[in-house]
Parts: sequence; structure tokens; C-alpha cells
Amino acid sequence: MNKRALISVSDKQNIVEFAQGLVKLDFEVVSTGGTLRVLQEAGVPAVSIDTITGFPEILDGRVKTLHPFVHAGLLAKRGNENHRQQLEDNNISPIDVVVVNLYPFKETLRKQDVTHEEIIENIDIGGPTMLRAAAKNYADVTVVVDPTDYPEILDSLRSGDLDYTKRQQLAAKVFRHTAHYDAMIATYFTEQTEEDFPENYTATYEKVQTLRYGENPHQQAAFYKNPLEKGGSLATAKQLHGKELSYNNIQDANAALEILSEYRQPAAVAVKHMNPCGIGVRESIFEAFQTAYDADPVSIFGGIVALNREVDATTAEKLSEIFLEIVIAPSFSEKALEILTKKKNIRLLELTLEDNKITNKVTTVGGGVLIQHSDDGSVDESQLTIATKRTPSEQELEDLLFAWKAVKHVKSNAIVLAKDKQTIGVGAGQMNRVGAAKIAIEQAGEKTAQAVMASDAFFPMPDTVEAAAKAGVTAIIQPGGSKRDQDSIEMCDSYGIAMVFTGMRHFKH
Ligand SMILES: NC(=O)c1ncn([C@@H]2O[C@H](COP(=O)(O)O)[C@@H](O)[C@H]2O)c1NC=O
Repeated sequence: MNKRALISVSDKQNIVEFAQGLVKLDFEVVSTGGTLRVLQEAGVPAVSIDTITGFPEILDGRVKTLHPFVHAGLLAKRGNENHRQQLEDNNISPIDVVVVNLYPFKETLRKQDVTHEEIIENIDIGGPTMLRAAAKNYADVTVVVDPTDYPEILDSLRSGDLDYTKRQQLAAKVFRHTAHYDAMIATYFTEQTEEDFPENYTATYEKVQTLRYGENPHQQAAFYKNPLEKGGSLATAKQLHGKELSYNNIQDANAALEILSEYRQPAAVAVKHMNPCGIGVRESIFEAFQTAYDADPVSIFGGIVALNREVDATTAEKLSEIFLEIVIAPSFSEKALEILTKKKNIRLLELTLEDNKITNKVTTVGGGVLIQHSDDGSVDESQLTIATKRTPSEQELEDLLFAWKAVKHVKSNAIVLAKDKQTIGVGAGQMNRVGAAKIAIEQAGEKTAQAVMASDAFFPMPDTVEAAAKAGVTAIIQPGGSKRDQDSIEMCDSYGIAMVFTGMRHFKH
């Protein structure tokens, strides 16, 4: 008896060649509606699925292969005498090779102006059912879900080395594929029903690339993207120049983009080890970068710079004066590209900035993950409470709000000093708040006079205010809410400092 192959594919690339190869290997090819048409038009002697089922495709294709004659043919254990007898009693032939790929659910979901009905119709039911049945019975059945595997499968079938291990690998690929497919459907449904943290977390990702190594050379790593993310993102950014991104590059670039998304005017952000070392907001992107650079000309070396306007030639000249790992921007002028691509070691990323929104943050912990909404909290002037006798001046207020946006992205405990929409001192990741303040003050040096200070969380004691006051800080922004707020307020008042409360904390661990 001939071996039998069942082919039912949405993505018809290379299917004719593959089916021809199977026919040459004496397979009888059985197929569904559209696939059958493509095969027959190409002269492949395929027969319709209803020759097995004796039942027509019905309900607009919702039921084509969902039939015991198909599934018994896939699931019967060839070495099991009972199974063999039952197939014979019911006049069912076994199916040896299954070639299926699924309705394009992801592609449909990502289409502009797609309707819910169209999305629902693109949930494949019969395909995953066949794939899973064949994969479960991999000991006897070869299952192929990926068109790029066709040539290798044919080679193996020809040489007779499509063995147990290889079939198990194909089955594993199928179960990953159907799990990924279902996870995308689950995500879509969960979004529709607005369930925030459901009983199972079923996020799924697609591999972008294997990375050379992880955070350190002895750690292996890979980059995966969210298949449902629409618009520009780090995963889909266009790399215009330079070596492959590293694990640390991707983390730092992400941090730079998150900070940049806070600012609407021309802004430049320089990042080192996921903390901002310089942020500048100005009228032009050149001035913004100059300002971010001047904020800390030492730390920016080897850093990552993100800009929210096109990089022009003058900005490119300035950028090329120092060693930078990556420059990210929405676009680069031709001249700018010419200048920057002369530098072998710089990486240039082009990326649409507005769409780079992340809604959930996932952190792995021993035995699980923690999931929270990303910190998209912000405050404007109307939400501030003035806690001190003195009200901040207009200039101070502008700088306070600028510094507040910056401190949100600094590792806690975090203190940012700023003046004229430029960060001048950043104290990051300290175990006590006054320690972070001291680092920021030391870095800012004489510039601390007339500067403003932002603190990501409240002051448990008045010591940070005191250190700031002595260094010349004139205004402070912080969440407020400490039992000892009054001590800090009195300390401010005694130095004539204006302090405002945001009522919102920005811890970042
Ligand atoms: N309902 C069924 O019985 C069924 N059986 C196979 N399919 C899918 O139909 C597609 C192929 O259809 P066609 O050969 O008609 O182009 C494949 O993606 C396959 O996964 C089905 N469709 C959806 O559920």
C-alpha cells in the first residue's frame, strides 16, 4: 500500500515542489480545497480530502478535515495490533506525513482596519488539530509545519534517515508553533475582555536573533520580539550601520528610548548602564545633543545616545567627535549618514519613536515572574502641591518638571540635579537617599548653585534637603508623603528653598 501524505496549507510557498517530491517517493497526496487546486493546477496528482472522509467541506471551510477518518489515520499506533485492527474494521488508511500551516492569524490581526469577524475567521481549528494529532504520534508520523523544512525533509525521506529523533524534533517544533499560535489568540481575547492579570500568563515571543553573549561573555543570550507589537520598536528598528547589537546595547537602547519618550521638544538622552548620564532639551536637536554632552562629558564616552529629531550634518559632526556605541534617531540626513558611517564602531538605529510603547513590564524572579504595568505615570503643573513658604519661580518650575521626568528613569534611590533643562548631576542606585544626593552634588560641582533637585521618592529625613541647600539648590520636587515631611519642609523654609510634592513615586529597581 502507498504511503499517504496529507497537505493542507495556507502559506503555499514551495508546496508544489514539496508535493512533487513526495509523489516521486510514491506518496499518495491528499489535500484540502485551495491547496488541492494549487497542486492540481501544477500537475501534481493529488486527491481531495473528501475521498478519505466521504464528507464535503462545509460551513465555509470551518469543517474540512475534522473527521475521525483523518484523525484515526493520524493517531493510530502502527505497532499496536488493536489499533491496526480497528483501522481495518472501519476501512481507515493511516496517514504517514502531514504538511500543515495555519490561517494567518497574526498577519490578520496586524492589518489596518481589520474587523473582529475577520480576526475570528482566521483562527485555525482543523489545522492545529491535525498538527497536534500528528505530533503526538510522532513515533509513526512525520509532521511538517515550517515551509523552510521542506528540502531537508525530502532529502531525509529519500535517504531513509527521517528517524525517530528527527520526527521528535519536528513534533517539538509543532507544539511550539501551536502554543505560540494559541498564545497570540489568547492575548487577543484577553485584551478584548479587558482582563488585566488573568489566571495564566501566556505571552509569546519570536526570535529576532541569537546574541553573541548575554550581559557577560560567559552568559548565552538571544533577543525575542513581541509578534503583536504594532509600529516601530527596538525589535523592528532599522540598523543603518555598524556591528550587531549586543545584549547590553539592547538594554541601554531601550532605557534611552523610554527616557526620550518623556520629552516633546527637541531632546537628546545619553545613557550608560541603563541610567541617563546626560539629558538636554533645547530648540534644536544640535543644541539638545550639545547640552546632553555637556551634562557629563566623561560618562557619555562609550554611551548610547537617543535623539527625537532627524540627525543633521552638524549634529552628526558633533556626535562623531566622541566614541558612542549607538545613536538612535527617527531619521538621519544623507550628509549625517555619510559622516557617521565613516566610524566603524558606531551603530546607527532608525526608529519611529511615537509607537515605542510598552504596556507591561516583566521581571523574572526565582520560580516565576513579576508583571506590572510600565510606569507611565506623569504629573503636570496643576497636580503639584506647593509645600513650602516660597513658590517656585516659572524657570524653577520648568526645570523641576524636566528633572522629575528624568528621575523617573534613574535607578532608585535616585536624585537628579538640573538647570536650564539640562541634567547636571545624577545620583543613581544608592542604598540611601542622601548618598544619591551627595553623588549628584559632587558631580554637578559649582553648577549646583541655583539648580533644582528631583527625588524619586520621599525624604524620610531632612538630611537630603540640608545637603542640597548647602550646595545651593533652590527648588525641590519629590512625591511627599513621609511621616517626617514637616522636617524637610522646615529645612527648606529655613534656606528659602521652594519644594513641591507630586503625590506620585517613581521607584525603579
Ligand atoms: N476546519 C478544518 O477542518 C480545517 N482543516 C484544515 N484547515 C486549514 O485550512 C488551510 C488550508 O485550506 P485550503 O487548502 O483550502 O487553502 C490550512 O491552513 C489548514 O490549517 C482547516 N481550517 C480551519 O479550521
